[in-house]
Amino acid sequence: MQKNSVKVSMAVVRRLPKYYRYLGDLIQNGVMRISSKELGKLMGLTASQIRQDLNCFGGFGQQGYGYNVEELQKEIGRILGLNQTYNCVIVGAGNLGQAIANYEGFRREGFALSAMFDVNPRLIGNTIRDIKIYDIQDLGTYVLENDIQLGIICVPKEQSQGVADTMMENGIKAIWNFAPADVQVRDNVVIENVAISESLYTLTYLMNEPQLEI
Ligand SMILES: NC(=O)c1ccc[n+]([C@@H]2O[C@H](COP(=O)([O-])OP(=O)(O)OC[C@H]3O[C@@H](n4cnc5c(N)ncnc54)[C@H](O)[C@@H]3O)[C@@H](O)[C@H]2O)c1
Repeated sequence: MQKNSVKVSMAVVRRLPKYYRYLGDLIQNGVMRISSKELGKLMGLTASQIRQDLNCFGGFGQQGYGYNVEELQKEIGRILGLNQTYNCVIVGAGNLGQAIANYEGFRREGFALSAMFDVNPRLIGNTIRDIKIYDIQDLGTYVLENDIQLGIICVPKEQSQGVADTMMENGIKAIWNFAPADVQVRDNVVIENVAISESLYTLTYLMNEPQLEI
């Protein structure tokens, strides 16, 4: 399937993981093909929204047939870059860093987490599953020597920019940042901030919104 030369909007990009997940569930349930209408109903989108989204990448469906679920999921996985592996490290081996390291799913999906880093001498030298925690001083050398592409930040917000700078100086091109801070990145580096608290506060807004009955 050929990619269009049109720049894809971030709104579409942000929906792609959801397509990927829903299609994965359909495959698990033995569904082999699906119409845009059916897929839209499942995902809470209109059929025309689905067609528009997928047309950004050349369109995948066939008139009167719908989408081949397996092919579409594979193709969306390729568009998302999930057909390759990524060498990753976590900086900050506290509660969150350890929880991420303990999640098997990322490794299965091609995120090869090989090391964690921390400043705390009580943590340095320990392992979380088979992943060793190193001294933060070794981060730069490790990133360079192990061709690390993706850095995961799980340190307090005050430390996050410094950690990101070391990552970028040593060639990391993608940062998954869990610290609640606006980390500045260089032009050729991409960052995704995960704002867990903001999501929670949105929930409390909805709980307290006067028009809503819960
Ligand atoms: N735990 C959660 O559910 C959660 C939710 C939302 C956001 N966050 C954010 O994620 C980050 C980590 O949270 P946590 O609960 O794991 O905290 P934590 O205190 O358990 O862990 C932070 C770890 O970072 C290490 N650290 C501090 N400075 C460092 C540095 N310069 N280099 C390397 N390591 C350093 C500490 O020694 C500690 O082990 C915080 O910014 C927090 O606000 C956490």
